[in-house]
Amino acid sequence: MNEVASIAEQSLKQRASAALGGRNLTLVGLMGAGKSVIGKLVAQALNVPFVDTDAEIEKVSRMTISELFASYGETEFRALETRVIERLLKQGPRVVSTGGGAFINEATRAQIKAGGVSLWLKADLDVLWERVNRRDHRPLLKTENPKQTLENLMIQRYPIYAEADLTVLSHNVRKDVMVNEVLKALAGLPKAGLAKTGDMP
Ligand SMILES: Nc1ncnc2c1ncn2[C@@H]1O[C@H](COP(=O)(O)OP(=O)(O)OP(=O)(O)O)[C@@H](O)[C@H]1O
Ligand SMILES: O=C(O)C1=C[C@@H](O)[C@@H](O)[C@H](O)C1
Ligand SMILES: [Mg+2]
Repeated sequence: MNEVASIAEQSLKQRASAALGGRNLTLVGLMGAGKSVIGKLVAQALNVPFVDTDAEIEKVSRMTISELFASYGETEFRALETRVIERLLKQGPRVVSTGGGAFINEATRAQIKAGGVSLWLKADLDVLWERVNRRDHRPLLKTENPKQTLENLMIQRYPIYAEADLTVLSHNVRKDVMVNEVLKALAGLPKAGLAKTGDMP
C-alpha cells in the first residue's frame, strides 16, 4: 500500500471509531452474510474486542448450536441467546457478531438497539446460498429444500433486519474491501446525542 492510501485508511478508521463513540457495534443479518468473519476484522480495525454470540453460546452451554436445538428446541435457544447478548452488550464496547435469528427476536432486538449501533450485512440469495451450502451445521437449514428455506427466511426477516441503524451490502469482494465498506458506513453516522454503552438500561 502506498503512503497516501495508508494515510486514507488510517483516517477512515479514526473517523469510524469517532462516530461509533464508545458504543457497541452489533452485526445482524442472515446466515452466511459474513457477520462472524467480517465482524472480527472490523473489531481489529477499530481496535476493540470482538465477540461472536453463537461461539459464546456454545462456550457457556458446552454444546454446539445443533445440539442445543436438538436437545432443547429453538425457543430455549432463543432465551439463552437473549441472556447471552444482554450480558455481552453490557460488557462492551465491542464488536458483536450475532447469530442470524438474534435480531428477529423482539427482546434481543430491543437490547441490540438500546446497546449501541446495529449494522445489517445484507446479501442476496445466491451469495448466501453459495456460502452456507459449503457446510451443513446450521439446524434451520436441515430441510428438504434448504435453498427454499433460506429464501423463505429472507422474505420473513429482511423487513426486520432493515430496522438496523446501518445497512451494508455483502457481496463476494475481498474481505478487506467489506471491512472498508463497514467503516465507511460507520464514519457516516451522526455523532450528536450519542449514548455510551454504560448508559444502557
Ligand atoms: N466477502 C466475502 N467474500 C467471500 N466469502 C465470504 C465473505 N464474507 C464471508 N464469507 C464466507 O462466507 C461464509 C459464512 O460467513 P460467516 O460465518 O461470517 O457468516 P455469518 O453471517 O456469521 O453466518 P451465521 O449466521 O450462520 O453465523 C464463511 O465461509 C466466510 O468465509
Ligand atoms: O438464522 C438463525 O436463526 C440462526 C443462525 C445461526 O447463526 C445460529 O444462531 C442458529 O443456527 C440460528
Ligand atoms: Mg456467524
